[in-house]
Amino acid sequence: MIDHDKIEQAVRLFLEGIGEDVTREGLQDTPDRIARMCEELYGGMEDDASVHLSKTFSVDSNEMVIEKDITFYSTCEHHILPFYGKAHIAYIPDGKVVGLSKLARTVEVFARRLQLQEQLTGQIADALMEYMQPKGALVMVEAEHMCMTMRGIKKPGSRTVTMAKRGVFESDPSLEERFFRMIGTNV
Ligand SMILES: Nc1nc2c(ncn2[C@@H]2O[C@H](COP(=O)(O)OP(=O)(O)OP(=O)(O)O)[C@@H](O)[C@H]2O)c(=O)[nH]1
Ligand SMILES: [Zn+2]
Repeated sequence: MIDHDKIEQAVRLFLEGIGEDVTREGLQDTPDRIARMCEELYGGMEDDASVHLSKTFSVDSNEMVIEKDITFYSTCEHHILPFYGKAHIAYIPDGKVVGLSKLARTVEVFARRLQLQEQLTGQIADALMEYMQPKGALVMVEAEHMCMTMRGIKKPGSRTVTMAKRGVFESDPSLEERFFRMIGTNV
C-alpha cells in the first residue's frame, strides 16, 4: 500500500535537507503531488501479472509471437532515478495465446516499481512462463539509466541490454537467432 502521509512527510524532510524553504509557494503542494505521482510510478506493486496473463485463448498455430518496442519507464532502486527504454517479448505458444495488450500490461506491472533492469527482464519472462505456460519465452530490454547519464559516470546515450530466456529458447539457439532476425536488431 502506498502511504500518502509518509511520502508527504518524507518529501518535506527531503526538501529541508537540500536547504529548501518548504513553505514557499512553488513547493507548497509538492509533497502531495509527489505522493500522487508515486501511485503512478510504483503502482505496479499493487497490480498482478496473473490477472492479465491468465486470460488466454486457443489457437491452432504455435508459431513464435513477438511484441516489440514496448516503451516503458521504470525507476532504479539504487538511486531512485528513472531508467527507460524498450522491451521486446517473444513466446512460442503451446496451444494458447494472450491478447497482445496483456504483454505490454505485464511490462507495466514490473516496470512500475523500484527495479534493477536484470530483475525486470527476468520477472517478465517468469510471469509469462508461469501464467500462460508457453513452450518458451524470451524477453529483451534495452534502456538508458539516468543514474549513468545525469550523474556519476555521466555517459549519455549508453544503453544497457538485458535478456532472459526460458523453456525452448534455452535449449534451441536457432529460436534466439530467429527472434533477432524478426526484431531486426544486432546487439
Ligand atoms: N546491474 C545493475 N546495476 C545498476 C542498475 N541500475 C543502476 N545500477 C548500478 O548500480 C551501481 C551502484 O553502485 P554504487 O557504487 O553502490 O553507488 P554509486 O557510488 O552511486 O555508483 P556510481 O554510479 O558508480 O557513482 C552503479 O554502478 C549503477 O550504474 C541496474 O538496473 N542493474
Ligand atoms: Zn541507479
